[in-house]
Amino acid sequence: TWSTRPQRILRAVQQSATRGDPRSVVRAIDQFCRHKEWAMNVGDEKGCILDSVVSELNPSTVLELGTYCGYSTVRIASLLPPHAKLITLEFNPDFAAVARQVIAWAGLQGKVQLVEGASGDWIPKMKEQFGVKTFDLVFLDHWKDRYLPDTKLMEECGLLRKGSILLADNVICPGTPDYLEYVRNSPRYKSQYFKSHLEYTKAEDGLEKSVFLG
Ligand SMILES: Cc1ccc(Cc2cc(O)c(O)c(C(=O)NC/C=C/[C@H]3O[C@@H](n4cnc5c(N)ncnc54)[C@H](O)[C@@H]3O)c2)cc1
Ligand SMILES: [Mg+2]
Repeated sequence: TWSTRPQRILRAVQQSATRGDPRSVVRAIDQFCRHKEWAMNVGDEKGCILDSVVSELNPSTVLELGTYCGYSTVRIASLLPPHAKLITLEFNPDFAAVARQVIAWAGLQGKVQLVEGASGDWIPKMKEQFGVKTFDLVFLDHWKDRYLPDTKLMEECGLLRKGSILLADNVICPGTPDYLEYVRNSPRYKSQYFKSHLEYTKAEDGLEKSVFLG
């Protein structure tokens, strides 16, 4: 009770994972969340779908919305080619502090730029602040009612190019109905649902992969 759940997740990583070994960090968090305390990481089942999308795309620039403890940050960054960059946005300073240490334990701090702040504030500043032209992949896993406004904001800011991929967690549980309706009906996206389960449970959930058509 003295610590927060993210701090207990970090302790599990430091006690069970090998420094510099991203897969052991991922395994340590999954073990802890499956057997000790549930937490809202994308998890091992949906994580495999995430891994396959990243590996197939081989992206140079990735944006993650909602770092939390850095679980999906580590999964994605561990699969990136040498000069690729992952920018991850987190507005809760306590979560950001834990995520930095998890990412460092995995030895991936050189590939990851964790930016503390709100997506709505930072998306318009991506080009000028980080020299980003467009993102090859965006992983959406933050507040579910922000998926649609942030997607429209990324379009408006010219951060998506023909072929950019949006991969969204939790499109069933908790659910993102307005976002799903948009990407599935807009002529500017080709969307595909990957059925899975809510992390560490038997409830249905899934990832929606949407290609921006320009
Ligand atoms: C009913 C019900 C409840 C919960 C679940 C289970 C369940 C399962 C899941 O996989 C989930 O992803 C979630 C979920 O709620 N995720 C929200 C995740 C937020 C993180 O992102 C951060 N953040 C939120 N908005 C922003 C923002 N604009 N800019 C920057 N960071 C932001 C926060 O600081 C958190 O670090 C919930 C299932 C069903
Ligand atoms: Mg999620």
